[in-house]
Amino acid sequence: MNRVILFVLDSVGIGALPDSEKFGDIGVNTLGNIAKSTDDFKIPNLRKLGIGNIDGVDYIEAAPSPIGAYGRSLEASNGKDTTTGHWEIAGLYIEQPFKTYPDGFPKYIIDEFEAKTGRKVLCNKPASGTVVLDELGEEHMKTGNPIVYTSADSVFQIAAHEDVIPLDELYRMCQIARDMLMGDDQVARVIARPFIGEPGNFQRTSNRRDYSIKPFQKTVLDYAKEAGLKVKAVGKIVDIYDGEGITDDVHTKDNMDGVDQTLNYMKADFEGILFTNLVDFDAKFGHRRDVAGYRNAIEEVDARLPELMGAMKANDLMIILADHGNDPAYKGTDHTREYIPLLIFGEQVKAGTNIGTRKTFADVAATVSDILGISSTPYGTSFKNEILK
Ligand SMILES: O=P(O)(O)O[C@H]1O[C@H](CO)[C@@H](O)[C@H]1O
Ligand SMILES: [Mn+2]
Ligand SMILES: [Mn+2]
Repeated sequence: MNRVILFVLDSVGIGALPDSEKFGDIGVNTLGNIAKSTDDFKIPNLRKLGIGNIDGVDYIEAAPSPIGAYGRSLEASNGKDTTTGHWEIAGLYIEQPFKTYPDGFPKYIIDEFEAKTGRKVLCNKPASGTVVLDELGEEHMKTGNPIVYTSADSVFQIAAHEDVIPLDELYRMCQIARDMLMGDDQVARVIARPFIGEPGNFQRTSNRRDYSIKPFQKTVLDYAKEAGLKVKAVGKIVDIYDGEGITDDVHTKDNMDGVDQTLNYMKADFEGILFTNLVDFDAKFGHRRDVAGYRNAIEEVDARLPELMGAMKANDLMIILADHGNDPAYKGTDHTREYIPLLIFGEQVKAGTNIGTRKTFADVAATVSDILGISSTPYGTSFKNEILK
């Protein structure tokens, strides 16, 4: 096999981890609560692959003979954010959680940011990115002051209207914050959150950009690139690794564009890794606690799986997975600590293999290394021999 496609459905968790209570999450289940919200959940393709056959997924009818291999994984790292999830998928273990700012950023950070950007800051507290626009968007438009907010994640987010602070200036401000927020004041990500529209009708745009810290160790992506293979990234993947180990990348407008760009990269003949993140599940529906919207988004992507499966070449292996949960039926607006699904598909895959419950997402990286014949990180156990014919 010479090409692995990692297809991340951002935040599509499948049930609470044994330690979810420590993360404030009791009885959470992103996919489960969506499935239970309707008696007509249309995910025929995920079902055929075996999503209902995964251990613990008793809320979706199992397929009599699934066409994929399937399993689930615990998150070993101490966190439930996107960076932690993706870095673990790529073979790392994050013991020390990234620093969060539940009371907003200390005054000396805000002072320095204001001095360096020449603009005063609005907000400076944890907030939902859409609610904060309703609260402060108008004032931002009047004053030109950016809205700086955080969340339960390690993030410094800057929201600004595209007509008030032009995109290139917003991106420059993010870079200023990125350079400041290292070391003791580290955040995992600085995020540009541009929006358009009028008071009462603001919309965030796809010009969002994530400025991540670099992975602190080599990932499977670095090993693939060093071996001369391609590592093509779709959506915010390139940002999550700060470009490390990526050879080509494309940002996306939305989930459907993410599928299109994945198909586009699949057409080319290359060896290595194709790594996609579909973020709408999380950003548009999970954090918004929109069960019906989340359900539609899953059905929409499910309907496009036959195209992706049809575009696969003989030497391709696809793994559909997630990076954490974001149960739209749970209280609050934060991610939820959950198992992720692993659905594995390809001509060379032994259909119907149950790979059980993996102890770390890094098993994915170990498997990718094994399949591509490249170095692996110190974490994870390959399941290659279990899934290939
Ligand atoms: O509420 P919005 O702006 O969507 O922010 C959410 O998105 C951030 C990054 O994924 C999370 O930390 C959460 O705060
Ligand atoms: Mn995520
Ligand atoms: Mn999120």
